[in-house]
Order: sequence, then structure tokens, then C-alpha cells
Amino acid sequence: MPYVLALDQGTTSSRAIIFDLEGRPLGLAQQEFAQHFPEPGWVEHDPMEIWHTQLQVARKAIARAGVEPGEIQALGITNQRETTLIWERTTGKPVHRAIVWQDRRTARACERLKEEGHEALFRQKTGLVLDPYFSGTKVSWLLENLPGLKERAIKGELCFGTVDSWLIYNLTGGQVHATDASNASRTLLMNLQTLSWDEELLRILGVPKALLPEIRPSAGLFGRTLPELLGAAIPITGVAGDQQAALFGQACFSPGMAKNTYGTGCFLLMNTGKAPVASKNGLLTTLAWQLEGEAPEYALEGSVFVAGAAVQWLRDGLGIIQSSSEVEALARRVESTEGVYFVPAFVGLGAPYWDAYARGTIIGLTRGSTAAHLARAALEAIAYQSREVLEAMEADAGLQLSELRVDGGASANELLMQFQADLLAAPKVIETTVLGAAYLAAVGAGLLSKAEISRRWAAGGRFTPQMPEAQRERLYRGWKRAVERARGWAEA
Ligand SMILES: Nc1ncnc2c1ncn2[C@@H]1O[C@H](COP(=O)(O)OP(=O)(O)O)[C@@H](O)[C@H]1O
Ligand SMILES: O=P(O)(O)OC[C@H](O)CO
Repeated sequence: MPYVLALDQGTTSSRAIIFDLEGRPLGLAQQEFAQHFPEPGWVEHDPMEIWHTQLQVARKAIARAGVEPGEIQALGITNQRETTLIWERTTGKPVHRAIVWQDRRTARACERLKEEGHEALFRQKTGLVLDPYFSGTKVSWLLENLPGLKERAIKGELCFGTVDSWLIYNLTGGQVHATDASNASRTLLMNLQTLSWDEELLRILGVPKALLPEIRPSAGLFGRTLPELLGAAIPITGVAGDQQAALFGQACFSPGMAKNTYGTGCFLLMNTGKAPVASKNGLLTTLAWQLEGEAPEYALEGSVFVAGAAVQWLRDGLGIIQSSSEVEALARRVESTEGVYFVPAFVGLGAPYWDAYARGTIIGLTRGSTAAHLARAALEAIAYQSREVLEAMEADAGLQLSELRVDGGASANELLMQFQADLLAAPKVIETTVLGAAYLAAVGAGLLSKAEISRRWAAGGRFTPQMPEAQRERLYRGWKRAVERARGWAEA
């Protein structure tokens, strides 16, 4: 019986799951790791902790599934995207902590690039906007701020990678320095049409080509794991950014199909088919996946930086809950937020605003406000932000979504899912699990086809709207006013 091992390296935890070819999970392990906030607006991870937690959970998942490592015929990797690492090519030693996608340290650098008139060029070539979110300016920051790094990069002594590359490098014992096109499409360095590194953009950002990984299709052989790591030389056959992998796992294979993933952030992606569609409403154009021997497929994306992370902040920053799942019971203690809005712009606002200087705002507090109102406002904020990006997407695509497939850690929250269905009015919200990395790896190993994956897709739950329209629109107008108060705050 062939099995697939999926590694899901997320912003807050490393996960590993063994699946059978029916998409059934047989063994799972997950481990949270440390978030470092060295300065306001900066977010870092320890690369070695990423690697060690990922390796440990992989071993645990194999043991829990009770399968022989030799029976695992494909390994898929999916990962938090944009997070930027540089390490020594020969020793594998990281030169710095990973700069996480949420990190804002390059806000000024992005502004300078805009002032120099580069914005339209980056938008046209990469489908992205000039925001600190993406890897490109993070790479430049490392090269400019660590002594001697640029010279070493030019000489080819160093490797840049997003988390997928870092894991591939370590899993193959330093043999392979590669990334997939979906991850590369998030760097500001890849041309979305040619799927290759763009010399002009590299020159503007001062990034030497010798630093960059090879770009490969998302499904296909990347290399084999060192046998001593997982007990067998397992072929790595699927690699994609976590949001693209979720789109794949949700079997959104036709243009117009969309999913929203509620994790640390919220990421709404819609398949737009074989040609990239430019957004007029503040969304990103991104590569969905490239399967070996097939034309690449593209997506429109609305990226919301803080979703479940707001719940984490209630837990770790305020201490009003002990675990993320407790937020639902706390929020249910009140019927509404009674006018309290919480705009969790801790790291600025992503789509559709792209405001690196917005900051978290809680507004509408009265003497009657309690932790329960705040908990409810945090959950509602996740749904409001998702509505904003959905509206932008429908405007760009010129269609109305008939349903939205959802997944991610916070989609387990029924209060949130019901409020989301209420707020979106028409679309029904359906829940299922992410299998994308496993499915990509299975496709890459020739074990499954897209048609077989579509047949396996099943809804885990369904939420239909219940809120009266007048109430829905009144609440949403309040949210828009709250966002205006949060915008531009840190600029001064
Ligand atoms: N029941 C819940 N209600 C709301 N948020 C939750 C719940 N369970 C988990 N979360 C949030 O979801 C996020 C974890 O989801 P996950 O998909 O694992 O994210 P990531 O891949 O970004 O690490 C955390 O930010 C956590 O606070
Ligand atoms: O870690 P997640 O699941 O919140 O995903 C992070 C995204 O990939 C960032 O772009």
C-alpha cells in the first residue's frame, strides 16, 4: 500500500501527516515553535528550530501511522511563504534568523523603490505589490546589513531560500538547492510569465543570481531524503506554498473556484486558469501551481496578515484565554460586540489596503466592555477582512462566488464560520482539511491524477447565512470606519 508523507511548515507550527491514497490521515504530529519579535514590527524564526521541529514531527507521524518508511512513496512539502532564509552552501549554517513574512523592517525600502518609480514594473512582472511582505526586500536587507554577506553571495558561497528550499536542502543532506514556482512567485524576483528569475528585478534589488535556488515545477522529483533522517530514501515529489497547496487540496481546479484558509493570516485564492489575471482592486496575481509537462495555472489572491494571530495575541499578549480554542466559548458569552471593533493591523494591513503603517486598533469601548466583547470582536475581524478581499476578488473576476471552501486552524471555530457565512450572505461556507501537499506529491510521483483528487474532495461541514441584510450591512459599515482609524498610524 503506498503512503504519502506531507510536511506542513506553518507560521506557528510544524506539522506532518501520513496519508493513504484515499486522502485519509493515518498519523499526525504537530509542534509549535518560538516567535521572535526583536523590535516592534519585526518577526523572526530560528531556522534550526524550523528544521528540527519539522524533522521530529515527520518521525512521529510515521511512528503513529505504524507504516514502514519504505512504504512511503512520495513526500510533499508545503510551507509558510515569503519567509526568507540565507545559509552557507557547504555547511548549511544559517547566517541569520529567518525573516518572517509578517516582518515590516523593509517598509522604508519599499517606499524608496516606489519613489524611484519601480512599482508598475514589479506589479507587471511579478503580479505583486511593493510591500515588505515579500521576500525580495528582505533578501536585500540581509545582504546590506550583515557585513561581508554580499561578497560571499556573489561568490556563490551562500544559498537563499524560502522555507521549502530550506527543508529540501536539509532533507537531501545539502544536495539540492531548489524551490517550486509557486513559492518563487512570492519573492518579487520571479517573472510570472517565464517562471524564471528576472535579471532586471534582481539588479534593482541588488540580489546576485548565484544566491538563488533553481525554480522547478510544483509536482515532480526534487530529490530523495537522506535515508538516516526518516528511515528510507523517500522521493520529494510535491512542493508548494501553503496557500496554493490548500487551493490544490480543496480541488479548486477550474477557473472561478476559490478557497479561504484561516490560519495565522487569512488567504483567499481563486483559480483563474492558464493565464495570469491582473487585479484592479488591490489583490495579487500569483502562480497556483505548475505540474510537470503542463502549462502553469494562476490565481488571484487576497492576503490578510492577521487572522488566527489575533486569537494568539488574546492568548499570549493579553492572557485572557489559555488556548486558542477557548476563544469561542469566551466570545459566546455575549450576543454581539456591542459596537466594539478590533482591527488587528499588528503588522500593517495587506489586501486590499497594502498599508505597512496601519496598526492594531480597538475602538468603541465602553465601561460595559469585557474580555468577551474583545474575543468576539477578534473573531468578527477575521470575517470582515475576508469579506473585504472577497469583494475585491468578485470585482476583479466579474463574478459572484456561489460557494467558498474553507480550511486552516481557525476554521474549526463554528462561531467564526457562522458569522462568516452571515457576512458573505450568498456563499455557503464549507469546511474540509488541507491535503494539498500530499496530493501534489502523489501527482508528482504518478500515483494520482487531478480528476481522482476532485472525486475524493468532500465537505466536512456547511454553513448557510442567517443574518438579516440590514444588520449585516450596518455591522460592515462600522468595520470600514474602524479600519480608517487604524490606517497610517505608525507613519508619524
Ligand atoms: N478554535 C479556534 N478559534 C480561533 N482561532 C483558532 C482556533 N484554533 C486555532 N486558531 C488559530 O489558528 C492559527 C493556527 O492555524 P494554522 O492553520 O495551524 O496556522 P499556521 O499554518 O499559520 O501556523 C493560530 O493563529 C490560532 O490562534
Ligand atoms: O502559516 P500560514 O498558514 O498562516 O500561511 C502563511 C502564508 O503562507 C504567508 O503568505
